[in-house]
Amino acid sequence: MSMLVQISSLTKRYIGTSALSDITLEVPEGHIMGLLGPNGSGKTTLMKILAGLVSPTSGSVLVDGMVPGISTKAIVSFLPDVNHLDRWMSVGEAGDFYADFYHDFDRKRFEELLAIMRLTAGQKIGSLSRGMVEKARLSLVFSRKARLYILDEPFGGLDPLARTQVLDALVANFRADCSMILSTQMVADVERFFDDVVFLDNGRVVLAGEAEDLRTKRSASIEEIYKEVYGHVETR
Ligand SMILES: Nc1ncnc2c1ncn2[C@@H]1O[C@H](COP(=O)(O)OP(=O)(O)OP(=O)(O)O)[C@@H](O)[C@H]1O
Repeated sequence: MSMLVQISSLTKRYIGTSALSDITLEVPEGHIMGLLGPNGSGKTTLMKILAGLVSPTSGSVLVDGMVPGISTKAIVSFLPDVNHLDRWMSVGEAGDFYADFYHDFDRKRFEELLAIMRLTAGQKIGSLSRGMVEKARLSLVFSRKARLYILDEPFGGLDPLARTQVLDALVANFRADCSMILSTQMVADVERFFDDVVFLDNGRVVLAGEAEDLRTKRSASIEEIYKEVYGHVETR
């Protein structure tokens, strides 16, 4: 199995905080990895390092054999945890912006996704509800024919039905030559999509493995394992 992401002994320190300590993990091509953990456990830091937005303090990180930087940004489609779209833009203009910026942006796919999300190109970002902005952001990110999709808490504002409809639509088009890393607190709704799961706590990997393996070995769902690992941390 070919590994799209290879992380070895990765550490990230900020002044006064160790955000990640000695992380080693791999993401195989074609897999969806759930990155789970309570607030402050290091999920966003790890995703930003993979997206080439934050530099590691030490250790090695490779995406498709390359150190994160300009060349990996061309193959990584990242959805940050906060809205990255300007309010004055229309949904269509946001698509134009992506098309200018990313060579792998597929306009036809964008139109299809907008239709699935029940959005139109003329709507202004500033006039959309929080859930609709989230759908616009997901449409943009998944209109890229990227090798690696990194989604940091992608379901803020989406109601439970929309969450599964949107994920079903995105996963239906998931290609065998790409991978996805997804962080979420909505473990119960999303766990059926995970091939692999990594549990982070305090910047360290406390449990990792194939989702099906973990379920079988522990006779529990990933949500139940989450509760065991972190003590009864509430999952929505
Ligand atoms: N720019 C920064 N400067 C200093 N410390 C930071 C910075 N970014 C993150 N941290 C610290 O690193 C640790 C990990 O933060 P991170 O945002 O990666 O966690 P997270 O798991 O994504 O949390 P959440 O679920 O709340 O989004 C925290 O202790 C946080 O305070």
